[in-house]
Amino acid sequence: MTAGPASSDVLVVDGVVRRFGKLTAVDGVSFRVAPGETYGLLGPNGAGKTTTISMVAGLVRADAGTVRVMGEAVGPDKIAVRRHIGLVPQDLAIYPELTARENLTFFGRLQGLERRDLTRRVGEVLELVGLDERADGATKEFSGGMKRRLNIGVGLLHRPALLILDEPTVGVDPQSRNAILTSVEALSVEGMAVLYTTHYMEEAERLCDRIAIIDSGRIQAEGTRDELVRLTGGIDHVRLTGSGDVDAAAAALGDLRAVERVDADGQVLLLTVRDASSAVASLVTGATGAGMSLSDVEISRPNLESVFLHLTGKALRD
Ligand SMILES: Nc1ncnc2c1ncn2[C@@H]1O[C@H](COP(=O)(O)OP(=O)(O)OP(=O)(O)O)[C@@H](O)[C@H]1O
Repeated sequence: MTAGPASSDVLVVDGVVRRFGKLTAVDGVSFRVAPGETYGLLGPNGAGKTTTISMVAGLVRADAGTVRVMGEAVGPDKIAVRRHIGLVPQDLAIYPELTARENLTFFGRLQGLERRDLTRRVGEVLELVGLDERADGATKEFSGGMKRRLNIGVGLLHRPALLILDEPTVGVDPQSRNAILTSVEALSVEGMAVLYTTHYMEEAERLCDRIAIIDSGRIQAEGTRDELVRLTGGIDHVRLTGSGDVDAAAAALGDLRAVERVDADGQVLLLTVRDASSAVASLVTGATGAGMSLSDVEISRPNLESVFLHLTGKALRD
């Protein structure tokens, strides 16, 4: 392994900038991805995700900053380092007339894999992306999700240390999406570092060990899902439904330390609460003690959508 002495990270991105005319599409982005880690870039359309990964893959030159994969510098003129990188673009690059196995074999030959190794590797990749049972079916008959999984397979053939996936589930149905996500989950088990871009918070939450929230070309925050959610200040929402003296309950709950705000809506109380899981018992006691009888208690926790809103003042999706 040729990684620099200071880092066992597969990918080190340090201060990359990319301008298009007057627009700074990527404005000083830095992050690292370790072996076996799935790292997400979560942001809305136009945030700078594709431009960032194009620099990481060495397709686009950075105006400033550096990218290193396995300790080697990446850039449009650095061809050798590409053996460590697999890029799965949004667009499909497969031949519909060929079977899945034939497609993989064709691309494997292009990538220079030896014939004996290639047969074995094609089998492994088909299994990894869950297409082994359909390996010999023509890909023109495949569903959108199966085609996407085959596209991922092409990126995996040469056993890259880093696999980059650019919004691989855009435009596929929910069932296909689930199959794609399951395939991606299998990759980190193999010790591969995965860089995953998405504007779907559910995908980032499910797949990514760490997530960077990106907007306007900058990383606004980075961390595990739980670390990011804590940025919203540990504020949860609790909905109490019931009957009886709802107004008295509202007044009593408003006096509790954990409760930041109470809104009454008919027989329903909507509470803004610090750390609801610790406070819920005192909320129930407080409401019933004031004469409200409860039929339902519902806690909603902040998610990455709330974090994005908190950080940028905008919704993640239009
Ligand atoms: N080749 C280009 N020339 C000019 N502007 C560009 C170019 N590529 C991207 N941009 C602009 O840079 C900004 C970031 O685009 P980028 O494609 O990186 O965002 P993204 O987060 O990947 O969003 P999307 O999912 O829509 O691709 C956008 O404002 C986009 O219009």
